[in-house]
Amino acid sequence: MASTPSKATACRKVRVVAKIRDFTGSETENSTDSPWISVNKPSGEASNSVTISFRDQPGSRKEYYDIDYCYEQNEDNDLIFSREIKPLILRVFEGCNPTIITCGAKGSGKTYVIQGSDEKPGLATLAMAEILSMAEKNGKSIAISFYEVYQEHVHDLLDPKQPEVLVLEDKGKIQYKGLSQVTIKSITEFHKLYLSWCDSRKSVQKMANELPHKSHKGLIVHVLSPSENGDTHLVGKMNFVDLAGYKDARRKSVDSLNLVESTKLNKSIYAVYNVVYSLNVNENHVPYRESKLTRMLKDSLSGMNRILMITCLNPSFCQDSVYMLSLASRSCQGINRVTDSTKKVKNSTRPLVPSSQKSRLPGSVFTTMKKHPASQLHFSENKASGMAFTMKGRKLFDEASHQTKSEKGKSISNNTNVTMLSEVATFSCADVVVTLKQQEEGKSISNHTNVMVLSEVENPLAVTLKDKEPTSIMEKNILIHSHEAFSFPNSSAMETTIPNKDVLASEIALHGGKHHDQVTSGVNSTNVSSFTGEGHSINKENQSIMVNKGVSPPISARLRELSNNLKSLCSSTPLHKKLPEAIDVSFYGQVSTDNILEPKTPTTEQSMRVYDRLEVANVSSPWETLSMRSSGMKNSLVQEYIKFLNTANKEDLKRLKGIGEKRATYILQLREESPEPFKSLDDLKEVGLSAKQIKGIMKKEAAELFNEPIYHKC
Ligand SMILES: Nc1ncnc2c1ncn2[C@@H]1O[C@H](COP(=O)(O)OP(=O)(O)OP(=O)(O)O)[C@@H](O)[C@H]1O
Repeated sequence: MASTPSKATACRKVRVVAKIRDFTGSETENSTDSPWISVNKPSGEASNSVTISFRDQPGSRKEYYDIDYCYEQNEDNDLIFSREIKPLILRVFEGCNPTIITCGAKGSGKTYVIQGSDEKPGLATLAMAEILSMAEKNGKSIAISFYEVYQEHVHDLLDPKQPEVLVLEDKGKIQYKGLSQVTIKSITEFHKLYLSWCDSRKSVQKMANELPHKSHKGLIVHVLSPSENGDTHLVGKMNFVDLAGYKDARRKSVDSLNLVESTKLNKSIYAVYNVVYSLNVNENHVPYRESKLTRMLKDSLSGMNRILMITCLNPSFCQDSVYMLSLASRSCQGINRVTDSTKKVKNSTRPLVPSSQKSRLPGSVFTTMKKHPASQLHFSENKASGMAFTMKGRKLFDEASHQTKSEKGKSISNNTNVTMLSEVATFSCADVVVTLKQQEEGKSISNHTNVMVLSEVENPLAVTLKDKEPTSIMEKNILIHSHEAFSFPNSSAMETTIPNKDVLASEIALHGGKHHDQVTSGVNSTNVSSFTGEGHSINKENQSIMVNKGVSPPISARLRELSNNLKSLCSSTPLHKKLPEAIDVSFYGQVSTDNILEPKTPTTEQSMRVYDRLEVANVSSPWETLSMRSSGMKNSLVQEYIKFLNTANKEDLKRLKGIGEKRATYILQLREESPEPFKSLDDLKEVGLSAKQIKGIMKKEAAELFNEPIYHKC
């Protein structure tokens, strides 16, 4: 008998298994080679933990990963169903909401596992048949919903013409506003519906000339019980989630996805792993709010509900599969693993989580692990193996951990150490760590380096001049702003300051890959020093904003403050800086910018830089200047508003238009769950505000600005 979950794994919320896809018709196994993937099952099919390894690749080291079980090529969906899914179906009728998630690299067989093919039914079809038969016996009815999450927006796949589905939360209960449910009476009906959905989707895409896009797809099977009043109530539901295929965003896209799109997608995949990890280690805070999908599934992932995570693996070499398995293995480390510790310790080669993270998790867990941080894979990939990498922060599966420290320490020279910048551009993030290490070892990165890299400061981009120690985070930022400078080789007069890390990253990306060596130095040091001075005056003003942070001033006051700052910038910043004329996004594909390009809610200081960025743009007429400044103002207003929602107390929240007692209470509840629940205005939909209402509120807030005098600072 196979892999009955052990006591240890049974206590863990998420069971993590893998499935190695069979070869398809066009693929053939090279019989002379040993298989790419090897699975070590110490107790055969009854193993409670298996070790998966991949055949050595040139330039990389052999890696081993422990997970709960692995289904091999000859083990098909029927077997997975009977061992893994059937026991979960019983729970649905007892009121639980189990979730089955398939994840893996592109083309690893995720859809095949969930949906199956014409010849071989997938897990969803097999489960439907079982659920229907149980429902019939128990006098229950079944309804299904199909949805897709595309770029953080949920769409109803049974009725694609419907507007976006809203995910609302009411006292921990998740509600989907606008998601249809269709009653299913037989498996044939389910099949028909599914096939007609596939066809209609294809034809809609064809008609709209749409390229097929990558999204997460979900099926919810609702088990309903008739109520006395003739209505039905939900007994339990089973979720099937087919995650979009993971693809390292650094590799040049061969499909229709652009970098930003695939970055967003990967982020949402990491969000799932982060949740799984937190659940397995029993963390107090589970980051459901990191992505729409995890937010959507919150009531199915939390509580006593069980989750099955199936990592699908390509049978032949695929770096993304290795990475996916490494994440799966890491998310597998529940505290209950401690009971299996003796075996693990014996096999252990190095700890899963580097020592810097030990304080986060129960200490004993670390002595039991035998897994390898995914980052190491990337070191291998980037020919920088053998260097341990210290993860910081809460999230294991953040881009930061995958892509490492590129943003954590950048050496920026007053004399423009473009040598270093081009290194950043050439190397993947992991290699940047090597660069930093070189620096630690005393190697000079640039002849002109008069800058100290602070890799462990509060702000990842904080750098400072050697001879000048900044006194606050704010000041560090201003200094970066003031001193980051380099020029662009392909256009004349392309000197620019880099207003924020996004821009810096973009420029690095722009000159990344094969173009890196064209990046040359050349900065007008006069400009740099004059900017430094401005930085300090801006800083003083910003600090006053920071001081107010704790007491939650009304938004209008903070906006006035911001407006004054912007005004002072407008009047003092010269308009001679230029950005490259065109940013060719096709270059982006060469360099990892996953972590960098993802839009983030700027802080006040970032808002300043957003505005500052406008200053350096190539403006040709007063009208353009005005409209750019206006949009800068608009951006700042939005960011301030979001910041206000994330920090203000109840009374202040209620001073905002559109926010009454109920919404203010709800906002505070959301903030208890996550420190910064609002990342964009879109998130306001969570508190029941429509896009139109949000727009109206912002208009009113902006109008208020002009009803009050602007205070000038000396
Ligand atoms: N166990 C299997 N046996 C035979 N063929 C399989 C098996 N699993 C998957 N395939 C085939 O491999 C191909 C890729 O599978 P599938 O579409 O399920 O991958 P995917 O991971 O969902 O891909 P994507 O990331 O693009 O969504 C398909 O042609 C599918 O029919």
